Amino acid sequence: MTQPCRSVLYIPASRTRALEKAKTIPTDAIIFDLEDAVAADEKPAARDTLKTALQDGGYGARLQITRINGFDTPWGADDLATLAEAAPQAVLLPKVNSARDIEALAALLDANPKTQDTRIWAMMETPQGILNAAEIASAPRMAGFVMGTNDLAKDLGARTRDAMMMSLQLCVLAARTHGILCIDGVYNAFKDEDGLRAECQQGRDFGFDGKTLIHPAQVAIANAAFGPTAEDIDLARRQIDAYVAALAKGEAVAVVDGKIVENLHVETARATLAKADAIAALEAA
Ligand SMILES: CC(C)(COP(=O)(O)OP(=O)(O)OC[C@H]1O[C@@H](n2cnc3c(N)ncnc32)[C@H](O)[C@@H]1OP(=O)(O)O)[C@@H](O)C(=O)NCCC(=O)NCCSC(=O)C[C@H](O)C(=O)O
Ligand SMILES: [Mg+2]
Repeated sequence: MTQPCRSVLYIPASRTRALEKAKTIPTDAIIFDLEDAVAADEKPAARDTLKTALQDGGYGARLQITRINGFDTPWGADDLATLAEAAPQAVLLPKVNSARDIEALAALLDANPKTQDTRIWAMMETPQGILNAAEIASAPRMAGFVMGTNDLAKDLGARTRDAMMMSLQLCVLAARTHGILCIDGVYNAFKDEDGLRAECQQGRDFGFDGKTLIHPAQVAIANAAFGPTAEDIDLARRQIDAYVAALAKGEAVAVVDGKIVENLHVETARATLAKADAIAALEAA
C-alpha cells in the first residue's frame, strides 16, 4: 500500500518541544531536520537529540525522514554516522546535483548493517540537480524527491513560483517515470492560510503527492488538498461499477456523469480508492 504523504512537516531537530509535539500532529510524514533549520553551533547536540528521539519512537505509522547536512559540510558525515545507530527509515540528502551523490550515500548505507533498509530521498533545489532529475530518480534506494523551492529560487534568481514551473514539472516527470514520490516545496508565509491552500491545490493539480510544511497549522490544509474528497471517492466507485457493468455487456466504454470511462480511468479510480484506504489506515493507526 502506498504511504500517504499529503503533509510532510519539517521539524528542526534542535527543538525538543516540537519533536515531542510532533507525536500528536496529524501529519502524514515528518522531516527531522539537521540542515537549514538548525544553527551551526547547535548541530552536534541536535544530532544526538534526534538519535534518541528516533530510538525512543512514538511517531506511529507516519513516514519518518531525516534530513542530514551535505557531505561537503563539516557535519554531514557525523550526522549519518550518528543517525545510523537509530536505523533511520529514510535519509534526505540536501542539494543533490547528480546520481553520483545518491550512489555515494547508498554505498555508505550498504556498508552498515543498521541501514540496510534505509531509503534515500533527494532535495531537488539546485539548477544542476533539476537538469539531472531523471538520473537522480533512478539511482539506488531512491524513494522520493522533496522540492527545495527556497534554495532553487536563490540559485536561479527566480522571484516567483511561476519562474520555477519548469523545474517543478521536470521533477514530477522524473519521479513519475521512475516510480518515486514527489513532494512540493514549502510555503514560507505560514500564517497565510488562503495562500497555502491555493498553492497546495496547484501542486496537487501538477501531480505532486503532497506538500512540505513548516508549521503544524499548515497540516490540515495540505491533508485536505492532497487527499481524495468524498465526491472523488463516490465518483471513483461509480466509475468502477459502470465500467464493470459495461464489460459484462461486452463493451469497453462506460459513461458516467456524461463523460467516458475507459480502462485507464478505472486505473485512476482504483488508485483513488487505494489512497483513501491508505489514509484511513494511517489515521486509524
Ligand atoms: C516558523 C517557526 C519558527 C515558528 O515557530 P513558533 O514561533 O514557535 O510557532 P508557534 O508559537 O506558532 O508554535 C506553536 C506550537 O507548535 C510547535 N511547532 C512550531 N513549529 C513546529 C514544527 N515545525 N513542528 C512541530 N511543532 C512545531 C511549537 O513548538 C508550539 O508548540 P507548543 O509550545 O507545544 O504549543 C517554526 O514553526 C519552525 O521552526 N518551523 C520549521 C522551520 C524549518 O524547519 N525550516 C527548514 C525547512 S524549510 C527548507 O529548508 C526548505 C528547503 O530546503 C528549501 O530550500 O526550500
Ligand atoms: Mg534548501
